[in-house]
Amino acid sequence: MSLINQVIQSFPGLVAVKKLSGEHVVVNESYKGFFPFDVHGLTLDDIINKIENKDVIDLLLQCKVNDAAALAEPDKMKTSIETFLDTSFESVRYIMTDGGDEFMALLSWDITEKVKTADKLNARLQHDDLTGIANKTALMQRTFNNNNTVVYLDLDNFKRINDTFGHLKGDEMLRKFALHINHQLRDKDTIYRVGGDEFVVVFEDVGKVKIDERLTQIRHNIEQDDEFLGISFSFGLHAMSHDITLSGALESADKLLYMSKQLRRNQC
Ligand SMILES: Nc1nc2c(ncn2[C@@H]2O[C@H](COP(=O)(O)OP(=O)(O)OP(=O)(O)O)[C@@H](O)[C@H]2O)c(=O)[nH]1
Repeated sequence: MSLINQVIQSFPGLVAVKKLSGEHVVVNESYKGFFPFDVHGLTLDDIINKIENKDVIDLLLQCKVNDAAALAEPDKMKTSIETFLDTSFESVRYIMTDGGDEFMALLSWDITEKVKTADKLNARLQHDDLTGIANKTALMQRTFNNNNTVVYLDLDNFKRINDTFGHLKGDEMLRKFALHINHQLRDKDTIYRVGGDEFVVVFEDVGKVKIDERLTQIRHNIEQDDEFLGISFSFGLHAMSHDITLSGALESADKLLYMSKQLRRNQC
């Protein structure tokens, strides 16, 4: 076996060289392993037409898109990610010339572990350790539509709990507050902890009257919970619309929350 062939065969991933018209001219054993027939001389379209395995077809369709992107910028080495079932491949494609002919070389290697680690890290970055719910990073990264309503909730006089009963008791109350809120949410609503004693709920497809009912129920449950030591919460609400950003909606909800807090203070 020639030296170059040994390099291709011992590459810990997939290697394929195709003519620019798409016919495969060189493939290594790992690449061959995807197909029950010899792919030499065949294009991706030929293979898609011959093959029955839907997962392989899905992989080849991703390859077609990424081949086209590489061909659109022949001067650059293009990097992309393709998935096959639970496996993720990082691929590079570049255009080579040999004897006046042009070819596309594809090198792919398995990055499943790297992707899993990145996913775990990302999940941790979006998670509040104390309460186990999503945090502000998750809120800022999610998408919104006009059927969403954001509600800002904040415990009243929470500092007093910390000062009187200690930080651990305060922590316990924050966890219980998150639970009380969560119990009143449907699967499609989401709760986030966005600060010390501040929480945001994003409601889906539900009007203000129903949201008020949920919040009243949360308040009632907290009042019945002896561990809450008479502490309650204030809230402000803003329905999303196409002309407002999340920050704008949160700011508006926060203003209403502040006004409600002042009102509750004046009533005491
Ligand atoms: N136990 C505990 N306390 C926290 C945590 N994060 C922030 N805090 C405390 O939360 C308190 C928030 O205080 P404030 O912002 O003054 O809120 P408040 O006392 O509820 O006052 P109002 O919001 O005006 O009703 C501070 O005492 C913070 O130290 C946490 O993770 N655990």
